[in-house]
Amino acid sequence: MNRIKTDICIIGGGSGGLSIAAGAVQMGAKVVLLEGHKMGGDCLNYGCVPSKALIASAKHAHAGQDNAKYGVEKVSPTVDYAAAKDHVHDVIATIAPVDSVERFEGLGVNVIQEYGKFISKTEVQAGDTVIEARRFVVATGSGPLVPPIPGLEDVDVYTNENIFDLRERPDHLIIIGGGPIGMEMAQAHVRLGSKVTVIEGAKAFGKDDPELAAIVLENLKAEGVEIIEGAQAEKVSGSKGKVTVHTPKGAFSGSHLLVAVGRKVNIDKLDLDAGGVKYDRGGVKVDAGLRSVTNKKVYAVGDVAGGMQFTHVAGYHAGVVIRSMLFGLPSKQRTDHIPWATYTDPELSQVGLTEEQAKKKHGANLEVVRFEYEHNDRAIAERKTKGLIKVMVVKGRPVGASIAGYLAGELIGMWAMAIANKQKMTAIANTVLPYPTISEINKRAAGAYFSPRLFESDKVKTIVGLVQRWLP
Ligand SMILES: Cc1cc2nc3c(=O)[nH]c(=O)nc-3n(C[C@H](O)[C@H](O)[C@H](O)COP(=O)(O)OP(=O)(O)OC[C@H]3O[C@@H](n4cnc5c(N)ncnc54)[C@H](O)[C@@H]3O)c2cc1C
Ligand SMILES: NC(=O)c1ccc[n+]([C@@H]2O[C@H](COP(=O)([O-])OP(=O)(O)OC[C@H]3O[C@@H](n4cnc5c(N)ncnc54)[C@H](O)[C@@H]3O)[C@@H](O)[C@H]2O)c1
Repeated sequence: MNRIKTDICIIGGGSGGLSIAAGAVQMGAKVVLLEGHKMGGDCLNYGCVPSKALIASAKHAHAGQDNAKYGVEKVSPTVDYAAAKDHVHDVIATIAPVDSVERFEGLGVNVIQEYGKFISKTEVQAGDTVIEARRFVVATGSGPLVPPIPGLEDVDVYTNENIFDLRERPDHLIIIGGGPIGMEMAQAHVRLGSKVTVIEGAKAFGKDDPELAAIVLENLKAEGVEIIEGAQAEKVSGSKGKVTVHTPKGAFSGSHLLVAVGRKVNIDKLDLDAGGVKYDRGGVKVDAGLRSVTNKKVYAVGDVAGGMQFTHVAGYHAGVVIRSMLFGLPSKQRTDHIPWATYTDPELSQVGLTEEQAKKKHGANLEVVRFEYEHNDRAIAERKTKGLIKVMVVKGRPVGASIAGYLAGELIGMWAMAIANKQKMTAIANTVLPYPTISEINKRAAGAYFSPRLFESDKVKTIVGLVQRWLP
């Protein structure tokens, strides 16, 4: 058995682990990184990157459908599904060098391509190497949850781990789960020429504001995605090329089945008990500084830390733990300023509190301002007028923003910045934006907050009247 002593041992080379490895080694720490499977983790290989690449193919396949509105002949292009998958893998390969063993070794990280497991509170074993570290970071991410639905074991099941390798276009894709994975894949596939049925046990986009989710769902349905809500999958049956999902709302048959019902954290291989690290089904139990509640040498970041499961959250976690591990400074994570976006068309995005959450928390102090895309000149020119922004404001400061519409994932950035920096609505209102841009929607939402205060105020009218009498 080899033995290594190091400052920091990171278990998992995905979004969170790689961010910490790159940051820590470049600031002078000795770093060992363990990755048992593919460098880059879920985001690069089975998640964000392939899904957004497939969505890009689907967008091009769909683009010609709306041509007539712009005075251009409508076209229905022939889709080569296998070639779209080639595009997906080419995109992965283009980004992969940034996450590669070579790059990290070049930075000075000792990369060991093995799974790691705790053998004591201060040691982790990876293959035939034992790593003794002053600090450990568990960054092992999550994988698809495949629930014990009777019959599921008898049919071919696709998840995010193998759908991007499928090369024959599904005639009829049945998707169990109407969360972000299910809905992004539903629209991508319908645009690439598959028939698609989404079976959702509760509400599709259940974590988002229902009024905004409805805008996106309406468009998905208009494009041909069949969405059955309140239909918990209870049983699956099938034979080659035919799968049937049985629900209280009826049975739905198709040619392929994608299961997208949430995530299961990757902790099975870690032997967390040996490391004295408390955990449950949601992940490692951590304090506000992302430190294990039972072993202070151990931190957890990203999906396995039991909170929001996004790449940018894993990256944010990296900053939180680096501050603590490298500089010994107090460091706590915040969650009130974390945005997310779902890359359907139109997009759906959120930061901070939804209207419902804000009402519960702030009661009568809450003001909700709204602005519809149909009043934005650029949206009119682009014919992207279906959309809405809602901003939740308490005492002049935004506490949440929800957007459904064209480029919603980009627009949310301004509100994420305002909330992260505890800025007031004036920060948005005072910003001059180029005309005509979609981002003026943000400014108009801020304007909707100030308009009644300026234009419907007797006090303002009285002051203006008096000043006008005095002015030469
Ligand atoms: C289809 C899909 C689309 C998504 N789209 C988006 C998106 O658009 N935007 C967004 O922000 N997020 C998106 N996500 C979520 C995002 O992929 C995850 O939140 C992110 O990858 C989490 O990073 P992580 O570092 O926690 O884990 P991962 O990236 O999963 O990395 C964990 C790594 O640890 C390794 N590992 C596991 N156990 C061990 C062990 N014992 N020893 C050594 N190595 C181990 C794994 O092999 C893996 O490489 C998407 C997810 C999916 C599934
Ligand atoms: N754009 C993005 O940022 C993006 C994209 C994809 C995934 N992700 C991340 O990945 C996570 C997982 O996504 P997801 O869509 O798998 O999970 P999810 O938990 O968000 O949604 C799963 C859905 O499946 C439904 N469901 C569960 N069991 C069911 C059953 N038996 N029958 C019918 N419906 C059932 C749930 O009601 C829920 O609506 C997300 O929460 C997000 O953090 C992010």
